[in-house]
This record gives sequence, C-alpha cells and structure tokens, in this order.
Amino acid sequence: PVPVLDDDPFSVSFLADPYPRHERMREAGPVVWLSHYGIWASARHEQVVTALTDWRAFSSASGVGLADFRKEKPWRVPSLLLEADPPDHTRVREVMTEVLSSRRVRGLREEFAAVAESLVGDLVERGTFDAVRDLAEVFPLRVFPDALGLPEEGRENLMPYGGMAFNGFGPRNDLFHEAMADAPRIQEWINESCRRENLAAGGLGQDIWAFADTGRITPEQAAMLVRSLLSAGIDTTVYAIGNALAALAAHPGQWARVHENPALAKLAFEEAIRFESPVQTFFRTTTRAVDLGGVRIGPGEKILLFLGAANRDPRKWINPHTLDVTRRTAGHVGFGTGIHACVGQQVARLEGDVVLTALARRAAMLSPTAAPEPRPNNTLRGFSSAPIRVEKA
Ligand code: HEM
Ligand SMILES: CC(C)Cc1ccc(C(=O)O)cc1
Repeated sequence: PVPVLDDDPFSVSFLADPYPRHERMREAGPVVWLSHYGIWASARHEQVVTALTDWRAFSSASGVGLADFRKEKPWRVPSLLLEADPPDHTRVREVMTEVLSSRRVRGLREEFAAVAESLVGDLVERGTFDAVRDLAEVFPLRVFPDALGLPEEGRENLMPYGGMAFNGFGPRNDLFHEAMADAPRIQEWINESCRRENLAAGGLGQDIWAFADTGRITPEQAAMLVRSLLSAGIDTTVYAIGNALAALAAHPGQWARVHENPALAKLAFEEAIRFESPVQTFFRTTTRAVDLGGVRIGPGEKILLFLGAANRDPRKWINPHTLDVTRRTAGHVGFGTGIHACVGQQVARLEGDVVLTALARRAAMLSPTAAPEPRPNNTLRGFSSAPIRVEKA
C-alpha cells in the first residue's frame, strides 16, 4: 500500500522547519500520497531525478505548480520555457541557452566582481551587518537589472514579482494571496519592461530581442522570454546568496577553509545550494500511467518533487546534513536536471562566486549575532534577515 501523509508542505510550520518532515517522507517510501492536497510526492534523490529526466511521462505543460492548467486558468500567461514541453520548449530553450552562454556570462564577471568588492568592502569595514538585507538583497538587484538592460525606475517591483511567481506555484493560501495583493500594477510594470524599446542596448533583454530579428523566435516570444528572466533571475539568487552566507556563518570551520583558500568560494556556493536549496519544490503532471519507485501513478496526476529533500537524501549523500565546502556536489538537483535544468545557473554561480570571493579575501571569521529570520514562501527557502559579525582579515 502507498504511504499516506497528512503534512501540508505549504504551511508556515512545515516551511519554517522542513528537514525533519523531509526525513519522515523519505523514510515512508520512494513515493508517498499527501492527502492534504490529494497529490503524489517524492523526497528521495533517485525518484526526483527520474521524474525530472522523464519529461514525456512527467510534463511541465500543465504547470509546475499545484494548479493544473488543463483544469483552471493560470494566474498569468504560461512561460514558454518553464511551463512547456518539447517540441514547443525546444526552440526557445536553444535561444535562451545562446543568450546565457558561458562566454556571455564570462563577460559579466568584471562588472559583477567590481560591485561585489565595493559592497563587501564597505560592509566588512562596518564589522557587523545583515547578510540578507545589506548584501544578499542588494547585490543581485545592483548587477542583474543592469545586465538585463532594465531602466532604473521601477526595479523595486522585481522582488515582489518574484514573490508572485514563486508563491504562485503553491496552493491559494495566505502566502499566495499576500504575494498577489498588488498583482495588476506589478504585472503592468513587468509587461512594459519586456518591451524592446524599454531595454538598453547591450543587455540580455536586447540579446533576446535580436533573435526575433533573425526569425528564430517571434516578437511575442521575445517579450515572454524577457519575462522569464525577470521571473527567475532575481529572487532565486537573493535567497541563494542569503542561504550561503547564513550557512557559512553558522559553520565557522567551513568559513575558515574558504578564507584560507578563496578559490573554494565557488564550491562553497554550490554546496550551500545543496545544503539549503533556495528552490525547495515544484511539480510535474503525469501524461500517462507510470511507475515511480514501485508506486503506480495514474495519468493526469500532480506530483510534488522535493529538491531540497533530494539534496539531503542519505541514499545519495554522505553526512547529508553537514555543510562541507570541499564536498563533491555533482548530482545535486538545486538547479534541477534534464531538459528544464536551470538555464541561468552560470549567472547564479557567477553572482555567488564574486560575493563569496570578495568576502573570503576580507573576512577571517563570520559569526551570527542572532538566528536568521525565516522568510516563508511556497517555493523558495531563505531568510528575511541574517545578522552577522565579521572579523577583518
Ligand atoms: C541560485 C539561483 C537559482 C536557482 C537555485 C535556480 C533553480 C532553477 C531550477 C530548479 C529550475 C528548473 C525548473 C524546472 O525543472 O521546472 C530552473 C529553471 C530556470 N531558471 Fe533558474 N535558478 C537560479 C537562478 C536563475 C537565474 C539567475 C536565471 C536567469 C538568468 C534563471 C532562469 C531560469 C529559467 C529561464 C528556467 C527555466 C528553464 C526551462 O524550463 O527550460 N535561474 N532554475
Ligand atoms: C525554479 C524555477 C521554477 C524558477 C523559474 C521561474 C519562472 C520561470 C519563467 O520562465 O517564468 C522560469 C524559472
């Protein structure tokens, strides 16, 4: 018989302390039934990877949230990337991969590093600061909108829009409704920001629009692909950098290793994404009856994939609950895997690398001055505050 659990994985109590609940789910079986929402779920690495890899049986086109687009109107026009399957997904993914190529991202390093050095230099001089409010929420909003080519005014709408996108994958709970409170105005600003005339030459937005000139994509698709960058490119890195800083401050032995060898910064960021995955969950919808981990799932059913739990599955990781900046992180699903694997992961890695490198060179020690304040979100795990003290090198 299939194990049945009555957890509400989108409740504030679950989101505030997910790891014991993940453990219970993993131990109950490879696939479980969550009766609260009437959905399937897996918290194990093997089944999460199987579902993400088998896009034919586990589709994104019915939405990657709880809402099934075949049964209810999505809160916004579905993404051409995230909420599409091949063949529709294939061509726009190729364009996005070219727009966010390694060479293009390498070209961002100098500017990103300069901003990180300046910001971190000032904060280390201060001696104590809030890793989230003063750094994790500031740095991405300094560098990414500029890389995109967004106008200066209105950028304060970016995190709230990310809040809509990420809470929008969950049920219509309080987190969802609070995020959507100002939806029409924010969506208007987002749609304006996707228009070609509002994007600066030389930015990633214009790079996308240039593909419309070649006929590879239509102008409508170009606007929607810019919207994808606005949806996915800010809150994810804000939470990831905040999580990395909070985790490293809580593990002084790990920070000491990064400080003595700043080249470890990139690996430390990757391990932090495994250890405290910014993106905790999202869904797939079955297109046929399918067997997953010995459990038979019928067609047209939602399955919730716990990436954060898969990244701590003892069947895959040694000492999964330990932060180890020298760990071999290959195989973590913090950026997903398969055809929808994060197309912006090189940008994310660059941001984490330059921030942690700048700090590694300047701070001999980090220590928390108060417990980090969780910031509940239906999809993202992170903090609204993480006060730390730094000891100058
Ligand atoms: C640490 C930061 C980030 C994390 C943890 C993250 C995580 C993810 C994950 C797990 C997926 C897979 C979704 C799925 O399989 O349904 C994904 C897809 C995606 N990400 Fe990221 N992401 C991050 C940063 C970014 C950035 C900076 C950008 C833009 C520059 C970006 C753009 C996208 C896009 C467009 C997709 C959809 C790809 C597709 O469906 O083909 N992400 N991301
Ligand atoms: C982890 C993913 C769910 C992040 C994400 C959000 C939105 C989009 C989009 O294309 O709008 C793409 C990726």
